[in-house]
Amino acid sequence: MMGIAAANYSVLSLGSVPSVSKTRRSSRPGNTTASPGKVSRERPGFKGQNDHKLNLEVSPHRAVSAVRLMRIELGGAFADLLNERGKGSGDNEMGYVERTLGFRTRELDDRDLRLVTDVVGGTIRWRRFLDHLIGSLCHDKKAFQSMEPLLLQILRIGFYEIIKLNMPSYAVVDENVRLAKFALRPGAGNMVNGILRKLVMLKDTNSLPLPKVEGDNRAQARALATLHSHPVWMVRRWMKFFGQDETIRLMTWNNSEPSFSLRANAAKGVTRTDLTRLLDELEVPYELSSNMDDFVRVSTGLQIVIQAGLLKEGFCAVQDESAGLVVSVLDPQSGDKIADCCAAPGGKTLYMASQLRGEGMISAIDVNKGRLRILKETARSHKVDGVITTIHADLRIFVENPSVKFDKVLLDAPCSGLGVLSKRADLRWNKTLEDLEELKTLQDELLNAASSLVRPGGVFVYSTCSIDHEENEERVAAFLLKHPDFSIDPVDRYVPHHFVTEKGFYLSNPVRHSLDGAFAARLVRAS
Ligand SMILES: C[S@@+](CC[C@H](N)C(=O)[O-])C[C@H]1O[C@@H](n2cnc3c(N)ncnc32)[C@H](O)[C@@H]1O
Repeated sequence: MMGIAAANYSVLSLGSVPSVSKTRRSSRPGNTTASPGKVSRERPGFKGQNDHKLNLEVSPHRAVSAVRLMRIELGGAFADLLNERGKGSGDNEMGYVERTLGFRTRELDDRDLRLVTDVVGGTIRWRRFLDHLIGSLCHDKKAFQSMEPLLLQILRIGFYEIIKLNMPSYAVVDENVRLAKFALRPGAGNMVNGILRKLVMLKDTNSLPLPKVEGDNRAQARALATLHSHPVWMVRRWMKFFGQDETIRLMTWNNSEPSFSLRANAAKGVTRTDLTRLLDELEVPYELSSNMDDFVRVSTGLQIVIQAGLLKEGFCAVQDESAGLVVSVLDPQSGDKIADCCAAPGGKTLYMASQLRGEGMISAIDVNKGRLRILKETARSHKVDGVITTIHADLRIFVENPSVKFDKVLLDAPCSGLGVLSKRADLRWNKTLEDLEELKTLQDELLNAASSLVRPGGVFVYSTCSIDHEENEERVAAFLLKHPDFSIDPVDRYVPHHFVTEKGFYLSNPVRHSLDGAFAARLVRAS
């Protein structure tokens, strides 16, 4: 196939850990790809008669990014649109491109793939900011509001590449104009040309139309929300609770490139030293975690780790340290009987299971069957399936007939995810203040249900990946009011002191700890 020169070579020899083989894509595609403009064509930009849908003039990363952005933004509506255009070619990314744009581009190489990740993630994160600029540069508001979706995505990509990626302007203008011309029509190309050129001129003269942070709280929040590309309600909420400076730092963190942590899987006999040896062989740079002995941080090269099969083989897991620290708060010990009440897809279940060292058991309960299936499969590859039983149930119904009580119960509750916005680029746009209110009710119900599984003298941990005190401290306070047989067990014996709050809870704060946000309260039930 064009574009991928696959070379199999084995890497990694490592004591008790089996070696894995890695299929790596060459950094550039095989030279079978003709360069744009050099092929004989029936129509401008399209190759040969037999291959008339292959367009070599449009850059692959932009075509794929535009289509991915359409899929993300339009969701179900986009799937319907594709179905209308026929089946059969949507089985891979280029199939989607063909069905959406009417042509294929050459296959993506590694560099294109990295660009797609950057451009799609960045364009989603910066959507509000980009739309403000696009709207300001359109000749009237209506033109922006009624803009067709694909044209809008192409403009967002162009704006993001020029303003945030600082790519050479002339190339960005040229390439996005071509994409608009081929995917839509010549007039769309002309429009993209006009708006992008205007943007370049304003950027070069340092006169971008940016809002000023002034006026009352509401006006300042609106301006900051545009400048840092977040929903206004979030900014207002954070300004109220954290103040303006911390809110800006938090938004800056949310807009930065996320790094990832890997956890060495002790259940397979993999130590952190083994893991770093594997990463050295793969030439993936890493940093040792100072918070947890079995974690390393990786800012680039996750794709290489995936392609080498380290995750599939269960040598390690992608897990943020902030999530690992929640498990430290529960402190699983060999022989423990544990209930993991909202377990799927199982990040914390697997880590807890690896600490049981084959003795004890975990009941992993979740209402989502598909996610539970993932948990089950991963448990097998991580060699911890012997201590995990999955239970598909709504926790609130499951506890109506409790047959057993547990030594330790973890409730990793569904939450707003406001602590993980750097990793989940689209999450900020999918949440509303109303969602938060609904979640609080669900969290109270689940707290109530999960607590009934704790044996007298047992441990109950409530956790979220949110930094919102209403989902965290306030839920715990409301629970304790109704359950006087539970009390707070301060977490200072379980996590480094800089994560411990005044009340004895665990809180990881992106601004302070450069990790995802997470919260956990450790409660004990009276004997
Ligand atoms: C934050 S996620 C859990 C993440 C998981 N603990 C991990 O570390 O991978 C919350 C989970 O709660 C589950 N959930 C939501 N409502 C539930 C309910 N009523 N009963 C059981 N599980 C529920 C969701 O399906 C989701 O998988």
